[in-house]
Amino acid sequence: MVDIWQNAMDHAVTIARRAGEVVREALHEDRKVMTKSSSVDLVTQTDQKVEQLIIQSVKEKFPTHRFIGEESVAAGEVCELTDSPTWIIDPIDGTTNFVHTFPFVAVSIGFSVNKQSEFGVVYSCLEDKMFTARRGRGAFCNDQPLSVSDQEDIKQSVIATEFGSSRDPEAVNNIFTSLRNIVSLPIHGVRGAGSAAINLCLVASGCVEAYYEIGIHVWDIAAGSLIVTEAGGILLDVEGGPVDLMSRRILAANNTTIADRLIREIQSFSPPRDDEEVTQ
Ligand SMILES: O=P([O-])([O-])O[C@@H]1[C@H](O)[C@H](O)[C@@H](O)[C@H](O)[C@H]1O
Ligand SMILES: [Mg+2]
Ligand SMILES: [Mg+2]
Repeated sequence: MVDIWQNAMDHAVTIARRAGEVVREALHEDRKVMTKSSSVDLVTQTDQKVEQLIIQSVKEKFPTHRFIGEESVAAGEVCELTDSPTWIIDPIDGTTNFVHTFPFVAVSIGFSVNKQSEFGVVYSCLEDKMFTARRGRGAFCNDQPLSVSDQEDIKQSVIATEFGSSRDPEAVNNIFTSLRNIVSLPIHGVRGAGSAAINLCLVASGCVEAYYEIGIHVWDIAAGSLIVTEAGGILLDVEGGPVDLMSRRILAANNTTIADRLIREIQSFSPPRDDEEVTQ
């Protein structure tokens, strides 16, 4: 059967690799660090340059497609997911890592049609790992198939999460309450790669049982979330119920047993939605 989005996916892999080269080259150059929503929400010229590189090259090949890009939204574009084919781009997921040369930095490209994810590409460019998933066709890392962990016991699990970039005292308090609850179950450990996209790929690879975070954005998770489900994992809202990629909340897990146990321990809160202006 002809796969009408295969061309687009091939292009996403090619451009993610090219973007990764730009990121690698920039890693040891002088980086001018700027801030966005808070003093710890960092951005560099490389984030902006890589996003433009990806958007320009996609526009040349697929002129009717739409985009949601982290740095374009930061520059004032609306964050609206329509039924049109849409590329959802995080040019550097893990900018804080990039700034500090902490070696987990990803280029993340999701692609959605009729609001359904069709493919996801996450290139962990310092590890040179290309994670890919096509809806209904499995998830891969450097062409090797991925599958989630089969662990059902939370006490034998490693869970990934992040502190994110909000330092609002109430949010910080909720994050620490959840973390204390989960660590005290007890679990084997807590990890965080500093990149939501890589954390999702770690769930897909079976290296951690689950990843949750409140405060992420649609571009952080659009690609990695399909990689998780195509590796056999599940996605939920942190209170249970279906995930909403615009809600800034996600729980990705290997199975419902682990997910349900975490939901009981997570103290949830609701940051402003990514599409808030659009839905009002
Ligand atoms: O800003 P960025 O480096 O693209 O993305 C961030 C990373 O994924 C980080 O791990 C997560 O904790 C933040 O919530 C994201 O915003
Ligand atoms: Mg990101
Ligand atoms: Mg980013």
